[in-house]
Amino acid sequence: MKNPSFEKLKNIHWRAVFGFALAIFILLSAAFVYTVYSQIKTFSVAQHEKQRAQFQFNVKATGTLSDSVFQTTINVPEVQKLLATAHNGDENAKAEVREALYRLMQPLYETLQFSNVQQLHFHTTDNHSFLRMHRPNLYGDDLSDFRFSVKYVNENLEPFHGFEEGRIFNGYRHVYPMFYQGAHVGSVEISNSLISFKEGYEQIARDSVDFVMLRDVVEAFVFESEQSNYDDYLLSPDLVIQNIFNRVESEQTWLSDAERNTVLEASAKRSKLQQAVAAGNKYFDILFVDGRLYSLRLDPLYGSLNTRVVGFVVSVSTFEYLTQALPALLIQLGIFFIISLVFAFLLAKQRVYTKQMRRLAQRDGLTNLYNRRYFSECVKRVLVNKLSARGNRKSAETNNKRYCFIMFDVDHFKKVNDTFGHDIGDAVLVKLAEILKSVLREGDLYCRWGGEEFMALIEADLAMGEEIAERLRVAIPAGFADSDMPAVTCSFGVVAMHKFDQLEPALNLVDKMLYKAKAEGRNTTRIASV
Ligand SMILES: Nc1nc2c(ncn2[C@@H]2O[C@H](COP(=O)(O)OP(=O)(O)OP(=O)(O)O)[C@@H](O)[C@H]2O)c(=O)[nH]1
Repeated sequence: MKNPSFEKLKNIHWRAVFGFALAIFILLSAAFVYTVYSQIKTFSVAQHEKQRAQFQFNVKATGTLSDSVFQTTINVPEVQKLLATAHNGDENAKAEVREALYRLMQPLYETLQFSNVQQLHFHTTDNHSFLRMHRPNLYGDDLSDFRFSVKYVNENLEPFHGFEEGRIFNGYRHVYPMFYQGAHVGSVEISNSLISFKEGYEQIARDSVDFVMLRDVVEAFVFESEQSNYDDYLLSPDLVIQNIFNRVESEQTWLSDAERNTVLEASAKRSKLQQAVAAGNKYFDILFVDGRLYSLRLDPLYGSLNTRVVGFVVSVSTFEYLTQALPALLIQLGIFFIISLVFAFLLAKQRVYTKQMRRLAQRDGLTNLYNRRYFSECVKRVLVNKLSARGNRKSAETNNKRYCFIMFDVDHFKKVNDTFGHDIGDAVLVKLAEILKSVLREGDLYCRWGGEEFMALIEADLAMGEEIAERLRVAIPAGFADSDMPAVTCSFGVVAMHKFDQLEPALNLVDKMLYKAKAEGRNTTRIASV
């Protein structure tokens, strides 16, 4: 005996189940990954915003420090007087003042360097470099065309704080006007090195941070002799970085240089990033490199009194917590897969069950022919369609198509059962169904009407209906000839329908015709029309 539940499993299309499970899994996973990604992105963007705000605070704090250095040690009568002498004197006087000022400022500059002040730079009132403490031999050049902060201070006679490109370095600058006895005699810049900002930023943000410049800005404004201070930057051919950054060992430990470089190289391949660099736009991205997640952010650096982008602050962060959470996420995906599989399996089982139920409702269990109920439904549907197609004219003669019912019944079937047993009787009915199938056409409707009775609806006029019934009548005993079963004959009734709304009368009449065939000797056909 076959195990029925195993039989049911055999009916399941396993490839379809796996395909469907995979589709559900992909859908669920995509939604899940998208949710995780959105959360990471939101979190990361917020984190970066916070870091940038803290960094801006840092920049402001160094401005305050520069203010106090300026007020306490530079904007003093001795320096003011020296600048006034240079302002009013000839080249010789200027040279003498420059030397004296250099000597005077030297101890202060050395001390300031410990506080990461890189530039202490005096300018004349007409925006020429007067003394660079970091390059004392480089002076006299006109700064008007690119050091807009110096020009601004000398024109407006008020301090300036902000980022600006320069002829040697770039950085956050603090420029102050200088006066002697109320007269404007020049200006001075106290600027912190970008290294201090890098270190500060990295401490605050636990990021790796680079201050990078646009190559064309550096090529246009930095002294030829100072251009070697800049190296290519991995992220984009349009960017360069002061090589001083490479010489200073970074203090941060959470992201190695090699790792950061890998992230930069991976990001460099993204055309969106290159577009952002070219357009001077903000950029944010999340990358999965070598099994770890990173975020990369570019913030434009505005120079020249905030009029244009001259570079970017590039920060790279890792997501440690996500790397740690990865196994849990993978387990979750695994659970999704199992759920998808179970769901697809249950659905497939349900489909098989529904199919079986439909089959049971429509077919006869022994012969697998349609049962009487389903046959009647189909007949009604066919006739209703014909009726509506004909505009309710109810006439079967309006086109040449007519329908015939053929009903037949096994002669003396009781005897077969009584003589050979019920199982053989069953086998005879199955064989009859086979013969019926082989004689009738695909489009014909037929069923086991009940017991040993069969019914067919065929598209034919009465003559054709009779011919088909006769064909069947002859085919039946012939079909049994080469089987072990007892040969049987059948009696036939045939009724042609002239009107499609005459279903009940037609069925009654075909039953009568069959009875007539039985009464008039069996193994014969009797015909009529309604
Ligand atoms: N084996 C089997 N017999 C069935 C089935 N359905 C009905 N029968 C039998 O078919 C026989 C029908 O007998 P009757 O209605 O007397 O008709 P008959 O013996 O064929 O005689 P006529 O129709 O007058 O030629 C009965 O014995 C039923 O039990 C079935 O599914 N399997």
